[in-house]
Amino acid sequence: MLFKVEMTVNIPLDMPVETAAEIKAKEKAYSQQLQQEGKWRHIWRIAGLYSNVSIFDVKDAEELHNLLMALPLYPYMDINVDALCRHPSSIRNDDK
Ligand SMILES: O=C(O)C[C@H]1C=CC(=O)O1
Repeated sequence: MLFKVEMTVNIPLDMPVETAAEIKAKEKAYSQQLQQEGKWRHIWRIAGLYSNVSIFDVKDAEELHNLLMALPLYPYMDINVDALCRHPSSIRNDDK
């Protein structure tokens, strides 16, 4: 199943810079691992915001839930999820 996920990061202003850098490094490694596995299919920065729009390709909503809950930045994120289905005009075979 494909899901569109929007994540907005709100790191507390009083978090030490080193702690934030450590969490961001863990987040990057986790994200890139999931991208290598094909579960995190796309990630785009939303211009001007500390937000991304991503496409996940997972078995079901429960798998997505577990992946999102394990994000190192999860405690500092607002997340919105939309389930996607194939558009009848799509020419891409992997849009499902
Ligand atoms: O920067 C972000 O948008 C938040 C998060 C998502 C992937 C990653 O490496 O960081």
